Amino acid sequence: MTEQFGGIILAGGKSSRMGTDKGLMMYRGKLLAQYAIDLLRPLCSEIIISTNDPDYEQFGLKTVPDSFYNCGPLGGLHAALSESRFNYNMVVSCDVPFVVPELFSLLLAERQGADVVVPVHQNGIEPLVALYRKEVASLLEIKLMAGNYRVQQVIRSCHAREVAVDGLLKRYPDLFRNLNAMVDL
Ligand SMILES: Nc1nc2c(ncn2[C@@H]2O[C@H](COP(=O)(O)OP(=O)(O)OP(=O)(O)O)[C@@H](O)[C@H]2O)c(=O)[nH]1
Repeated sequence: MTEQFGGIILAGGKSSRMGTDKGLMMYRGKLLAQYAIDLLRPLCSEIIISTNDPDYEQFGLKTVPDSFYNCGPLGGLHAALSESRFNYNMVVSCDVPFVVPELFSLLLAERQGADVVVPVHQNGIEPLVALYRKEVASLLEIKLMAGNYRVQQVIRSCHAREVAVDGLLKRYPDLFRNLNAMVDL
């Protein structure tokens, strides 16, 4: 049987730079969160939206609130991975509309034996557009309970496998561009 994957959209942030919930902002005729949904839908058997806002129920997908509230993306990742039914989960932020499915093909090809598979390029790793095993949730719980909310540091301590994506970035220079403020729109 072919392996099935979960999808997780991180959409529970404060959006303080945008001033309004960015996943629900319209960008080029589509809500930002919808870009993530359209990306993951053909790749994943179930999509979870990690959010504390009931407005995300409009997408008709499972929504999961943070159990570690106000702890940043790691809190959302922890809650969604805990609820996932799948071994590997494709995670994407709600504010990166230029991610292409090929990125996840590259990460999936490197998943054997890895708990986290994360893209890396000359500016560092991209832990919020990455592949996570469900069991990483228990490690995240330990880190969150210890008050460690630093995404890059925590993910590197998971022995993440880093996959160079410079070739893909040459073809898609905006691949990881995130829309954080009105000026980005
Ligand atoms: N579930 C959940 N997701 C979060 C949380 N904080 C950030 N995120 C998500 O993680 C991604 C990156 O978040 P940031 O842009 O760094 O933070 P933000 O709070 O959304 O925005 P700013 O307040 O402008 O920094 C976005 O998709 C957020 O929705 C959180 O506490 N819980």
